[in-house]
Parts: sequence; structure tokens; C-alpha cells
Amino acid sequence: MSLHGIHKRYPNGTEAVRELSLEVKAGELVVLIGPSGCGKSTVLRMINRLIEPTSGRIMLGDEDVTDVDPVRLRRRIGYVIQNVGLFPHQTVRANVATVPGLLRWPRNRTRARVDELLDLVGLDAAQFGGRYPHELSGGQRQRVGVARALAADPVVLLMDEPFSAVDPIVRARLQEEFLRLQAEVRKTIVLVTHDLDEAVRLGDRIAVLSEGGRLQQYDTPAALLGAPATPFVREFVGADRGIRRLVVTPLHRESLEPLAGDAATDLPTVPLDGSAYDALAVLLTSGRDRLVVTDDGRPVGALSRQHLLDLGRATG
Ligand SMILES: Nc1ncnc2c1ncn2[C@@H]1O[C@H](COP(=O)(O)OP(=O)(O)OP(=O)(O)O)[C@@H](O)[C@H]1O
Repeated sequence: MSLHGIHKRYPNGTEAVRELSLEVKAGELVVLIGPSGCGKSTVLRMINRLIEPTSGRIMLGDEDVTDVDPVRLRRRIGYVIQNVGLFPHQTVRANVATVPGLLRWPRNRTRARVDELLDLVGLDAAQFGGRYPHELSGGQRQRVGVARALAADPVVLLMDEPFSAVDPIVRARLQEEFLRLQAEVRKTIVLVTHDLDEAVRLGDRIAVLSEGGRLQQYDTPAALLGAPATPFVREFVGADRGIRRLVVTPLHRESLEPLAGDAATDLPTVPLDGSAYDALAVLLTSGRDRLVVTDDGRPVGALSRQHLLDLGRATG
């Protein structure tokens, strides 16, 4: 999908997006981030034409979305928003079945798809399928929202602050689950957030926008944190970017310290396929100074708190 010089001027004269071009590769998760009012939601809603661009083109494959009937377009583009927007008087199953219903799928195909999706987002269909939204927790509602957006196998998924209405612990879990889900479905996703940690954790690439939808940098999380392209980005990613960079720093076998008898102790462990940030989190929550790194359950090396903090400094 690609945006070509899109521009939005609202009737009151606000230039929400002056001119933005962006290419999103198939199967890639791109995060739009920037200060409040910089035009993130406007960009997202132009993609599914809840808002009409004043000028510019948005291409989905080789089709210009401004040539497509907006209602049909929205059936091909999943949309997840902050407070989910589930239909309150419909059950979980009926909510997830919304788009297949509009597309007039046969009943048994819809039913199978709904059960498959509830399973995919970690909700037991037998237990939750018949409930109404008010009978769910915030995190469960959010999962139903994601299942509903994926129901008709959309080409693109748009997500506007999808995890911000839940508390930080639930949010972290939803983010984890969502990463696993995305590894399975590999959708082209554009996600808006104002949370840099979320952007770094979820994004394949991050687009940092400043006022008027101006693109300051479009890069991988590691590149963005390691080499901010403009003073605006440097300011935006902030002084603690060394710590944030740990999120995208893998635990290389070569960077571990030798075990030296640690394996026989009760030190906390972290798997080798975790990040340096996971390791630091384990240390900080356990209050220990050292941990053991495991591969397939077997100890392969150790890491000290100091070593991890040095890693953050060296890469920041
Ligand atoms: N319907 C509208 N009419 C006029 N101006 C609008 C309208 N919607 C948004 N704006 C203005 O357009 C600009 C961009 O708004 P937008 O909601 O896209 O920003 P955002 O980056 O998503 O903000 P936030 O992070 O606060 O949600 C803001 O200055 C906003 O006041």
C-alpha cells in the first residue's frame, strides 16, 4: 500500500496533513507516531475513506482507493479503534460475524470463521461467543475487536490506539499476543499510537510525524533510536532511548558472560530468544544482579545488570 502526496484540509481551514508520502510493504506493520494533533488519525481515516483526502492518491496494490466505493473498500480494510466500538446489543459471535454477514457468506462458513478467529485471539468460543460486550473485560473486548477486524480476511488492517484503553499490564499482554497473531496472519498493518514503547515493540517500521503530518523519519525501531534523523526525532525519542533500544537488542550468545557455576543456583532466567529489555525487566522485578540465559531450557550463559546497562549505553 502506498500514500502519494496526500493532503487534508478540513472545512474550517485546518491543514491536518500537508503532504505525506509513505510506502507500506505487504505484511509489514507500520506505526504512525507523533505528538497530539499531528494528523495521525486523519492519515489513518483517509486510508479507508472515513475522511476524504483533499488531494493525493492512496494505492492499494495497483488500485487507487479514491476510485473504489467507500463501503466496499471498508469491507476489505479492517479497522480497530481505542474503545473498540463493538455493537452493545449483539453477542461476541454476532459482532465478529459483522463483515462476513455483509458479504453474505453462507452461515456455516461464517460460524467456522468466527470460532477460528476467537481461538486465534485467545478467547474460548464456547465460553465467550454468546456473551454481550458489557460482560467482558476491557482486554477481552479489545480481542473481540481484533477478531472482528480480521473476520473477512482484510487486505489491510488499520489500528487507531488499539491498546490504550486498558491498563499497562493488560496492554503489555495484548501487545505480546498481537505480535504472535501477526506472525501468523502477516497482515499489512498501519497502527497509530502516541506510546513510543509500543511503537518500538510492535513496529517493523516507524513513521515519526510532526505537526501537519510532516514525515520526520521513517525507519526501523533500531535505526530510529540509534540514529535519529532530525532534532525533532531526537527530542521525541528522548533521553532514555538507550533503555528503549534494549527492546530491539537481541541476546547474542557471544555477548553473554560465562556461566561460572551460576547454572546450579536459583538465579532468574530469560530465554535466549528474548530481548535485552526482557532480561533487564527480569532483573529489575526479581531484584537480583545477575541472571541465567537459557536456550531450549538449557543454561547457555549469564548476564549481569551492569553488563545490560552498558549495552543500553553503548547502543544509545
Ligand atoms: N473534523 C475536523 N475538523 C477540523 N479540524 C480537525 C478535524 N479533525 C481533526 N482536526 C484537526 O486536525 C489536526 C490533526 O488531527 P488528528 O486527529 O489527525 O491528530 P492526531 O495526531 O491523531 O491527534 P491525537 O494524537 O491527539 O489523537 C488537529 O489540529 C485537529 O484539531
